[in-house]
Amino acid sequence: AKARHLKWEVSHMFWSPDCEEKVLIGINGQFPGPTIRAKAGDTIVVELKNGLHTEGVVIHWHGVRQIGTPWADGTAAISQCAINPEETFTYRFVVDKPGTYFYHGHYGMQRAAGLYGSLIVDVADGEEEPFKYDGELNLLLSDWYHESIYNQMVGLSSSPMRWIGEPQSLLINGRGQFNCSLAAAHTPGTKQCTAGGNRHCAPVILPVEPNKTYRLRIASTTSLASLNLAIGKHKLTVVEADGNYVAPFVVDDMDIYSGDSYSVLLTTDQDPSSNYWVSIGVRGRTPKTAPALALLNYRPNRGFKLPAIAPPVTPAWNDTAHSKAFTTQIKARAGTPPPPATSDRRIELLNTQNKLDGHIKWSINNVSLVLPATPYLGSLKLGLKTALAAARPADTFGRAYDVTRPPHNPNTTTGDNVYVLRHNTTVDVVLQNANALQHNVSEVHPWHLHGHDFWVLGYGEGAYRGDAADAARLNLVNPPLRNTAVIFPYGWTALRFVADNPGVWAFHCHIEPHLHMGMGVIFAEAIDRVGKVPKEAVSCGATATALMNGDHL
Ligand SMILES: O=C1O[C@H]([C@@H](O)CO)C(O)=C1O
Repeated sequence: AKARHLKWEVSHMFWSPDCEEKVLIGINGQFPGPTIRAKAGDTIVVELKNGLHTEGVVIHWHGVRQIGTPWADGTAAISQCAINPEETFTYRFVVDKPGTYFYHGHYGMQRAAGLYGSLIVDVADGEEEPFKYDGELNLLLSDWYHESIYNQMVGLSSSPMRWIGEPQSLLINGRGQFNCSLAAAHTPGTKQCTAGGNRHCAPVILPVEPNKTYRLRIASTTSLASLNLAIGKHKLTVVEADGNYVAPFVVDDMDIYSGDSYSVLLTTDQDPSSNYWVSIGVRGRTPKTAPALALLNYRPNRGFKLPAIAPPVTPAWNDTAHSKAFTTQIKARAGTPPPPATSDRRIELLNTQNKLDGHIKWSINNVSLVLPATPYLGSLKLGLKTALAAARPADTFGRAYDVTRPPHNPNTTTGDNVYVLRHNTTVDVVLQNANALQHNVSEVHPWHLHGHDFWVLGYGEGAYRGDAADAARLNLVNPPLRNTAVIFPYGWTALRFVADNPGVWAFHCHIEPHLHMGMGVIFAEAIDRVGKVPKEAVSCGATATALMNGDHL
């Protein structure tokens, strides 16, 4: 294993991801940021300079469990202080598991401003992947808004709220096309984009040779959109999800929620005289955004040779049965450790949309998350009395709540939502979806856990009762290990993990505006067992004062 040293500077820059020039956040003058490529067991060292001049920054390494290095998780106000303008913070952590990952900003809505990139971990030297392929292609998916994140954030916290709406474009590897289509011939009412050139928005071309097998690495860092990907005439064999191998299964199209990553195998077994469309469209919300297109380019055809047949059509946004059929097919590959047979604690988290003095919030067990001035990792490690409010959040929301209707009383409060977990306990989390404020609306929410993978034990419809019928829906034989799991409208999702990684970990809806509106909780896990926290990670707020007064981390 080796150490991979990277020197990065984050800065605002002009960029035209969908051919319209805007300001976004890039790294070393690139958007998306540089791809990190490492081998399992390597240590990644990123010297991150904040070149944003007037705001802080942090970067989260999504899917990396940070075993023993909770201060490198990159969550502002939770695992570290935001890095001040012109300052440099060094992230140092081990990528212990091969897989497809990504990294992104985790302060305010900086991810939605373009602060993201791919992180790919190959197997260690001498090891082999449990499947064969001839080549690899990488697709980092995102959505893009023409309004700045500052406009978006002010809108979200205004009364009345100004909702951000649907994205203007979907991006593949940071490239999209607004107001035109690469497949105008097949898309009535659109004008043909001029393909080619080296513009920021030039379409992605994926070169392949006929009769070979490729591993496509796919990850979604969207702010809002749930996605579906299909490739004309080609089947996809799903083999990895969130850095864990899954039992291979074949699909025509696949859903990808924000925070998900996958590997799929594709065999180039179609007519080699043609190229084929890769199409990515919106699921789960009424789509107002055109699908993103890329070209699967069979060599030696020209890259821009437009396919004769139309791009695959994205399944209807509200075809939830189609989504469930895909998601519930995902099972652990044989050899994956099974979950413990029982748990020590069950935390039931009701997801609701609420009101707070005329503002719209998302709440968990009727408390909307707000983050403190002083990051928890420092304040809890030092045992500062001011770190937490007097009461801990509830482990249940009560069986009387009617998930099929808008909240009877929509009013909510704010709180720290910190759950204190005991070392090595097995924790079940049941995420319960419900009706939003509007009648007959229940949205899709992909929940992402930091510091762990969890087993996805099962999904159910309606209210979770914790009875024998619900227990029968749980898979304790081959549930997949993941770090992100979706809750379907009006349904519940049950997860299990072992609290074996001391630290303070965020667990939240990966939809950027929803987290901003309070949709998350925090797991403070075995704080007494956290190793020596580097001072530079947490020297701010009340922790800095305590350190100056002679306290020790
Ligand atoms: O958080 C959200 O707010 C809007 C809507 O519920 C209110 O305008 C929406 O679609 C969300 O996902």
